[in-house]
Amino acid sequence: MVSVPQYTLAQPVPIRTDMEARKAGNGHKIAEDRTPGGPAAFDRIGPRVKAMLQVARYHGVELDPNEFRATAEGSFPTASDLSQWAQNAGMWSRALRIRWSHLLRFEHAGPIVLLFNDGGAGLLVGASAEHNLVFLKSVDASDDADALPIDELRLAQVWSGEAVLLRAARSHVAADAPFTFGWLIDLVRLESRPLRDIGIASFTLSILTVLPPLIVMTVVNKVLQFSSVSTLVLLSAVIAVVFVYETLLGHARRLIVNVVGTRLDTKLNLHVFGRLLRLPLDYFERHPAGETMYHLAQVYRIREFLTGKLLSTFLDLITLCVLIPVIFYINPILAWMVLACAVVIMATIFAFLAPLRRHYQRVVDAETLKAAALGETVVGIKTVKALGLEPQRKAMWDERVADAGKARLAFGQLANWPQTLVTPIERVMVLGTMLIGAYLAMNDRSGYMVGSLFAFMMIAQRVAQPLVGLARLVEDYEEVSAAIGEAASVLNRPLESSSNSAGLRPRLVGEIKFSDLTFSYIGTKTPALDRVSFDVPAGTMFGIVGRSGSGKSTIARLLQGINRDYSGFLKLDGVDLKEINLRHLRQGLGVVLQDNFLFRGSIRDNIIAGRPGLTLSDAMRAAQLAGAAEFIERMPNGYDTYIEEGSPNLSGGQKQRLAIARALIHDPTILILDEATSALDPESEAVVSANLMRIASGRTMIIVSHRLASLTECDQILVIDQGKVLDVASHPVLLERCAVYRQLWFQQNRHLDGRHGRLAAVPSRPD
Ligand SMILES: Nc1ncnc2c1ncn2[C@@H]1O[C@H](COP(=O)(O)OP(=O)(O)OP(=O)(O)O)[C@@H](O)[C@H]1O
Repeated sequence: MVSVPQYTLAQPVPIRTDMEARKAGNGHKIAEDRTPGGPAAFDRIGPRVKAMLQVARYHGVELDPNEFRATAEGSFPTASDLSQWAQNAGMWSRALRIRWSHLLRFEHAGPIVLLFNDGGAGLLVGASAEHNLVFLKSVDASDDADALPIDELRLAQVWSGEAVLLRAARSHVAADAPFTFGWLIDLVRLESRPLRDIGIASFTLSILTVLPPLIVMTVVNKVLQFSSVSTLVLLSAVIAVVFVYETLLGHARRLIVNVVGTRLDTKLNLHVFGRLLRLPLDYFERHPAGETMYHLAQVYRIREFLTGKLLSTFLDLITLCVLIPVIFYINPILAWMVLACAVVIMATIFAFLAPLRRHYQRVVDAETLKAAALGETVVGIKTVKALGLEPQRKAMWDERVADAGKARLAFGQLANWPQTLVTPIERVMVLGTMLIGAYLAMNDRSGYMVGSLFAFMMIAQRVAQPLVGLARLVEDYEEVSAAIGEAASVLNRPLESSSNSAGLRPRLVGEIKFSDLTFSYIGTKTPALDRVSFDVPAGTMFGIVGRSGSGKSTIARLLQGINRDYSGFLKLDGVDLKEINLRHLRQGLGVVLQDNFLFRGSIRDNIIAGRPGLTLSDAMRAAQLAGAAEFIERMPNGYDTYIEEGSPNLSGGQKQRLAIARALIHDPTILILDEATSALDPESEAVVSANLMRIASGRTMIIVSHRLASLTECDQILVIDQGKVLDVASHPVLLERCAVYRQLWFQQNRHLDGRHGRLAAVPSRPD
């Protein structure tokens, strides 16, 4: 990609930026080149995003244009938006303003993105300080095209210094690595610079901590014994300075700890949500939402441990490193006593670790069941109310709460024991040393022992705390490792694809081929699809029909790449579906299910669904096609009408038409309607069916339905039973030769005349 011409005396050439090129007509070519059904947003966002994609690819990272979010809609992406996008994808990136002299230093560096004043962009792929030239490539240039030599004057006409640097992150915590304590420590280690600052501040604070006791010792031993006022004044001045330093350093340390805590929190949140979105649908089908949410909530306890207990113990250890030598210096006998008490405290806590772990696991299990019951009740509240199941749900909840309460009580009672046993030892550590110190002072002839005892007592307090804290840390770690286990039970599931960037991104046309495909769901013995083979030519309408449980939806699932562990082949335009990048595949697909979830927000937002580069006019076009425009326009606020989560303010038919508009807005190459019209009232079905031909034009349509009347216009209809293909042909042919199809047809259309006429809702196909 970085092919700088070898001729060093290259003549600078004028620059025509991408935007100018577009205006001059190249833009048409790009628009025509757009992969049908592919990421429409790619071209709409323009050259700046393209430039970023190319530089990222140079560094081996595939950025996803759909994850790009510009701050201001309609304006050009800014350098900081672009840089943020790359950072979110785990790359190192900086948005900067660069001077020409600085550009000349990028002689051998990788390509960088220059943002032109007109919204375009170019790639700087080399520089020659000797000839005062830089080498630029257009974002639309082919990989083997030579870069153009440009001088300062020409560049200044189109560029005012904005650039984005990016490269693969050096110490990037792998997004795919398992979620373990080691992974968390790696995450903390990424904050090495602020941690180092905190360490230095803590070390200095520890030294400052030692000073007041030593000063007290000097006051008692020297000032009081010899009435030295000058020493007292000097010591007062030292104490004042120490206090100021202590206050300032303490303030700075708390600030940095806060920053590190917030950064870790942010990174954890991003990671957890990113992983959650990449879990396969299978996982969500097998685990109640409440359970998943409870497990993930544990991440916040882990964060608190990392930035609270762990960090403060780490800081205390620094303090200990300073204080322990000092107490040994002041009095070794008393120092040994302190250490001996600390060892006994640790041994006591360690003795309880194993039983505590067992009890805590019971708490976790009981809480998980409780959370699952709560989640299930909230999600299924309509059914609970409709069937009057409140008493049963309440009884179940009571039981779960009681179980969780019992487990917590047992854990709390056991956890009380180490606390009870440790408290007297802690007291011995402080008061016992004082008594023994007093005894030693009485027998001391030098007269210095009193001052030393004061100093020792002051420091011993500070030593005892971190030593006990260190032992408690182990106890807390047990709880946190259980929390890590819970979060890991969700986050460490096999992800949908090993990486977002993996896989091919072929141009999708819409030809589908199943060959000898067999697939069984995990935990089932009989295959859901058994040696299924059929072809769907691009741009045709393909119906799938069969009894309940025959495998219709499974075919739709496999097409979406939800399950990939089948045998045989499933090919899209001749490319094995397993090899296709999942996100690319799904961008080429539109799917409408029987029950579609609409998010909280305006109708327009729901149709656009956050896809970048799409506007109200795109939403209107999709709504028109889906037959939704007419009812949206009748609503009080039109496209700005607000829908609540789950869309209670819309009828089933309206919801469904919105879902079709949402699936159509990015102009998918393949549209899958999986029982999309089955639950509609005849009027709504008629509206959708009336638009079906328009919707189908230029794309492959897969219509799964148990209502044969909605499939009669399909080019081919697949009849499936118990996972096996019975026949594939058009409606009239199937009526003639497929007994199961004929039987289904007559069952459903007894009211029609003997000529099996078409239902009014289904329009005739234009010849
Ligand atoms: N997630 C799943 N886990 C296990 N088995 C499943 C799962 N989904 C479907 N099955 C089983 O696979 C078989 C085919 O199911 P599929 O949903 O494809 O049938 P269908 O023809 O779409 O049925 P319906 O018309 O009732 O929706 C059924 O026996 C079903 O029990």
